[in-house]
Amino acid sequence: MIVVVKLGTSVLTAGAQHLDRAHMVELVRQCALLQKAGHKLIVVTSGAVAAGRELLGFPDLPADLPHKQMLAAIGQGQLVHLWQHLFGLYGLNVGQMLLTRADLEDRERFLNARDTLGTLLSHGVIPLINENDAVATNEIKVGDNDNLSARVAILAKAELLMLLTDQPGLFTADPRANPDAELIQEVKTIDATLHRLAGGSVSGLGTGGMATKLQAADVARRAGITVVIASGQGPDVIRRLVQGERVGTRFSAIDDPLENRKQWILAGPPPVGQLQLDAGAVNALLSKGASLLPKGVKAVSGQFERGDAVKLLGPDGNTLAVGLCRYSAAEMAAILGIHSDAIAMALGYDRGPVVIHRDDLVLLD
Ligand SMILES: Nc1ncnc2c1ncn2[C@@H]1O[C@H](COP(=O)(O)OP(=O)(O)O)[C@@H](O)[C@H]1O
Ligand SMILES: N[C@@H](CCC(=O)OP(=O)(O)O)C(=O)O
Repeated sequence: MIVVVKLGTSVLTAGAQHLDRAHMVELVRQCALLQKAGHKLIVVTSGAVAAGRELLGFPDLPADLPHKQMLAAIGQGQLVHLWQHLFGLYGLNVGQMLLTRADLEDRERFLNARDTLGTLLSHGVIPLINENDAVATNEIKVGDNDNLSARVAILAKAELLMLLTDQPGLFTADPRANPDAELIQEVKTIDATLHRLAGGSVSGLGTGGMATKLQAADVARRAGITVVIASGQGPDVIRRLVQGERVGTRFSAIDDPLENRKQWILAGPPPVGQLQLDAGAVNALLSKGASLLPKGVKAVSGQFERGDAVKLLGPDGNTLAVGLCRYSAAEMAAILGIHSDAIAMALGYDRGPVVIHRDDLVLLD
């Protein structure tokens, strides 16, 4: 089985300021056992910023992006060196891959990254993945390792994604603030109510809290990957999860996973525009599996170019789907509501009768 193990800063530091080396050895022991049993493990490791801060002796620094990038640049080498040493004790090699959103958005770079990951796995090397924080500006970063790990799981066609953190799973409210909160053992649908339960990170160490874990779970399970949020401190947690034990919060994979291209659309660039559809278009998309024609588009917003991802909204404002639009925002403004035969007349050229082809469209439930 291909398994992605995401280790949050909260796990690697155990709530303290510095990396918890003793616990890292324990995590490596579990990974090594599974690897020797024939599984393929990929480790998405946070902790670069924490390692950088530790090395500098915890200086008071502004929490702005350049200073975080500095800490990550200092800490990443330390972090990987430590992992390399610990996996080496078990005779295992590691291979570092630092990614940004830009590497996963571009189809060619996505395929290159997929090949490298596949080659590492086929040689029994443990890929160690983190965001390339040193170069990741707001425009090109995924922003958190929960979402990054979901994309990595898709890249590797993993069966299981473990989001290991400092809580036993997703609770009905943040257990730090609500002692009565209860653990949710199984999630079947990720809806607005669930998103409301999932708060941010309050420890000052992690990024995103449960909110980003839920986003990651949503993306991964649509691609047919089972996701579990569990405590990284739990005894033998990695081995127990691989062996199918019920630990933490489990999100079962959606039975009918999206095909590759659609997985990429969902995991790739965030939508930069919106198309508002009329009721007829919504019906054609949802019940007939049709492509979107300009006639069914009532309004357009946002700045997008040809090929960019856009959200499709129903008459009530709900987001129904995400798709890659074959016309830019300016072109859409000129052709919305018209018959496809009239596109050439309106624009002076024609990029085909459909605005979003059904192969480029992902319906959201
Ligand atoms: N509903 C919830 N259930 C569990 N934890 C929650 C919830 N809402 C917010 N949290 C917070 O999410 C934190 C874990 O996320 P985060 O700090 O980003 O850790 P990591 O470094 O593991 O990604 C927990 O410490 C907890 O305070
Ligand atoms: N890339 C950053 C971690 C970003 C992040 O998502 O952190 P976390 O929420 O602890 O998994 C680092 O290595 O410090």
